[in-house]
Amino acid sequence: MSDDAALSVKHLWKIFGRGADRIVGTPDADLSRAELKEKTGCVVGVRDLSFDVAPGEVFVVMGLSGSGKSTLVRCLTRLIEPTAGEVVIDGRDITKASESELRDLRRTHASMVFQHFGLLPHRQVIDNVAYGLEIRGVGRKERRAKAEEVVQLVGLAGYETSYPDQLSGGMQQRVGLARALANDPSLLLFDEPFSALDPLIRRDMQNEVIRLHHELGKTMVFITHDLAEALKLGDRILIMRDGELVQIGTPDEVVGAPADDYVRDFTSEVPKSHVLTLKWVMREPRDGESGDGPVMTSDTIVRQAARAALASEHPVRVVDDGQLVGIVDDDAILRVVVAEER
Ligand SMILES: Nc1ncnc2c1ncn2[C@@H]1O[C@H](COP(=O)(O)OP(=O)(O)OP(=O)(O)O)[C@@H](O)[C@H]1O
Repeated sequence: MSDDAALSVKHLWKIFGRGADRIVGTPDADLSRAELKEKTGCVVGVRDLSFDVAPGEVFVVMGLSGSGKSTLVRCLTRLIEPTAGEVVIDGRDITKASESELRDLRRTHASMVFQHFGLLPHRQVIDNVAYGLEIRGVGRKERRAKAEEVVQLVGLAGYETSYPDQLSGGMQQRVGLARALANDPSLLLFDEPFSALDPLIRRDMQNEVIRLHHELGKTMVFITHDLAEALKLGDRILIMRDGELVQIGTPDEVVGAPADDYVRDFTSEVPKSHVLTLKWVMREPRDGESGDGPVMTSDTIVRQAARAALASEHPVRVVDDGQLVGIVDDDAILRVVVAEER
């Protein structure tokens, strides 16, 4: 467990129901979700989850409906009270924070973007964006200036005086994003923010998140049930099932080495050449092998490598830090690319 994590979650549990706080630490905690429900009437939302998120990382939590994603993200700022475990944000243990410290945390350190935007209908865009600053007591001039800045940042310039119901769903979600950014939080939490949007708008918003991340470098925890979204946005992905962690890995790890059939099922439809890197298709170099092939690093995406690899008469030489670490033959590239067309 590293000390410089932006977010550190340790043995986090959430069990719903009467007597839930008497279960962790007893043999009942080892029961499956269904068995525990049967025996005690309690439902496991999150089971003994531990992970760290590095500063500036985009960390995606994904799983099917009911896997515990929303419960997890709400436990992070104690919108839902965890049953056991620790959540440390910027070095502060949230589970020990007082009510007023929690309010401060939610306003200034960890802002949340929800699926349902929760905008104030009688306030203009600019005032919705500035609302968080207003309740923090920031002066009018200063909060206006900050709100103007983030409205620009999310591409809403010109709509400052519009009311929420005059905006499309995608634009309303931009207001939600601007509202979260106005607080200048170190951590942004997204709870399925784009699930209700049309596919094209959804893609725009995903690109917006990527752009904002490049510009601002903020740590993000992003909840989704959509693997394509997870692969597109995540530096790492945590996959949940029945409240439990099934796998944590980079997109290429999750697709290249799924932890079990559940993950394999999820990833079976993914266009692998878009995600897998040469690391997953290279083989050991052989003695006396030709040194004439194109040189690429092991983190090159297969699809990006394909054209140059196939055009060359010699296999690709995979070189990291000046060291030859592997060889990629045309066959290996084709196996990945052709598998997608079946
Ligand atoms: N207040 C509650 N009381 C009892 N059980 C709950 C409560 N909230 C959630 N649960 C249960 O906890 C489990 C996890 O729910 P959660 O909403 O976190 O899943 P999810 O992955 O976010 O699903 P979805 O995408 O459908 O929101 C589910 O079995 C759910 O029924």
